[in-house]
Amino acid sequence: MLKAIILIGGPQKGTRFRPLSLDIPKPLFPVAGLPLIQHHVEACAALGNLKEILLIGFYPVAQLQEFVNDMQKQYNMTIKYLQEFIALGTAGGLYHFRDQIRYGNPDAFFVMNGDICADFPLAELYRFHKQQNKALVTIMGTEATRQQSLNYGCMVTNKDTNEVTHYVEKPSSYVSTLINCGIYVFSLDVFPVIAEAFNAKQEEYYRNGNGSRDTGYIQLEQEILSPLAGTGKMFVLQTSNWWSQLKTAGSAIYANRHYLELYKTRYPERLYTPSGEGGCAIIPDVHIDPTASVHPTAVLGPNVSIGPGVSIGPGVRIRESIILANATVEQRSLVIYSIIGRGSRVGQWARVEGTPSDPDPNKPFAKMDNVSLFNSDGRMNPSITILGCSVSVPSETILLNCIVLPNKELSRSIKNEIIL
Ligand SMILES: Nc1nc2c(ncn2[C@@H]2O[C@H](COP(=O)(O)OP(=O)(O)O[C@H]3O[C@H](CO)[C@@H](O)[C@H](O)[C@@H]3O)[C@@H](O)[C@H]2O)c(=O)[nH]1
Repeated sequence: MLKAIILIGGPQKGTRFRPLSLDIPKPLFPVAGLPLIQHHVEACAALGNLKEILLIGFYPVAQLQEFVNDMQKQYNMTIKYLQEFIALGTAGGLYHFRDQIRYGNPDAFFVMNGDICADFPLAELYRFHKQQNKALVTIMGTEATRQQSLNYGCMVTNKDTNEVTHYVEKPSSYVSTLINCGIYVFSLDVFPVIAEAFNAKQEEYYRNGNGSRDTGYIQLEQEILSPLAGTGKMFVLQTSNWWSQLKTAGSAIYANRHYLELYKTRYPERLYTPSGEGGCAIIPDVHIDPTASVHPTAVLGPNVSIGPGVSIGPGVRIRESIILANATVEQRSLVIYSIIGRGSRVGQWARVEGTPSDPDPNKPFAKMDNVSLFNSDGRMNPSITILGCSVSVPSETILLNCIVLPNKELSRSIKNEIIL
C-alpha cells in the first residue's frame, strides 16, 4: 500500500500568483478545468494501490474542506487536509504528522510539491525506488539549462548507479543541469533521519541557546536531502516527461496548454469536440465546462479552458487563455494570452491581450522563466493579461499586458499597467 503527501504551502506563499490567488488558494486554481492539485490527486488515483492522500499546508481548513470532500467522492479514497499551526517548511510538516503518514504501514510514500504541473511518472518512480537497494529517497529529476538550473535544487549523480552524490539547493554558481522536480518517493526509514535534524535543532536552541525559535521548521532540501547525498541512500530518476513549476500567472497558460494536450490521450472526453448543429468552432485543444454557454458563432482555441457558468457571446474569438467561472465575454470581443477572473465581464468589441512567457523554444531543456513584474528601469515586463475577479472591461476598449486587481470597473484602454 502506498500513500502520497501534497505540500500545498499557505496564504503567505504563492505571492507571485496574485491577483489570481486573492480569491482562491493557489493550489485550487483551475488549470485545464481542474484545480491545480487535482492533477496530482488524479495521478495518485491512477496507481491503484495508493490508499491515502494527505494535503499538508497552512491554509485555514475552511478553504480546503469542500475540495477535500469532492475529491473523496470522485476518487473513492481517503484524502485529508492536515493543517500546520505555522509554516513548518517542506519537511517540518512531514515530521509533525509522521504518525498519520506511517499509520497502516505503507510500503512507501510520495511527496509532491503542490506548485508544479507534470505528466507524473509515479508508477515508474516507485518501481525505480524499489529496485534501489537501501534507498530512503528517490527524487524525480529533469534537465534544465545551465542558467535556469540555479533556481532549483541541483544534483550530481553517479551515472552507473543513479545515486545522488551531491545536492545543492538553488546554488549561487553552476553545479549541475540535473534539477529536482519536487516529486519524491520516500521509504518510512527516512523518519529517523528527519528526527535527527529536528533533535539537533532542539538541542541547539534549548541547550546552547543558538539557532531559531522555530525548531519545528525543517527544510527538506537543505536539511535532509543535502546531507543524504553521497550516503548511498538517495537516488534520482531522470525523466523527459513534461514538467513545469507554476509560480506565476503566466505559467498557468503554459500549464493549461500541456494538460489539455495530455487529455488527448488520457481523458479525450474532457476536450470539446463540436458535434452537430449549435456547437461553436474550435481549434484544438479546448475544454468547455458543460455549464458554460458558448454562442455557436464564437471561435475558441487553441489552448483555451472555459470554466463553469461562463457566457461567451456571438463572434467572440479566444485563444491561449483561461476564462474562470461565471465570467462573461460579450459579442465580437477578442481574448488572447489572458486569464479572465471569476465573474468578470469583457464588454463587446473589446480586445484583451497579453504577451506569452513560454520557455525559449530554441534552448533545449528550457523551463519557464519566472520573470518579475518589473524590469530594472521600473517598467513593467510584458506579461499575460490578468483580470482579477469581478472586473469590468468596457466595450470597445483595448487592454494590453495588464494586471487588474479584483472588483475594478475600468473606463478606458490600458497598456502595460497594473491597475490597483
Ligand atoms: N506544508 C507546507 N508546504 C510548504 C511550506 N513551504 C513551502 N511549501 C510547499 O512546498 C513546495 C515547494 O516550495 P518552495 O519553498 O516554494 O520551493 P521552490 O522554490 O518551489 O523549490 C522547490 O521545488 C523545486 C521544483 O519546483 C525544486 O527544484 C527545489 O529543489 C525545491 O524542492 C510548494 O508547493 C509550497 O507550497 C511549508 O512551510 N509548509
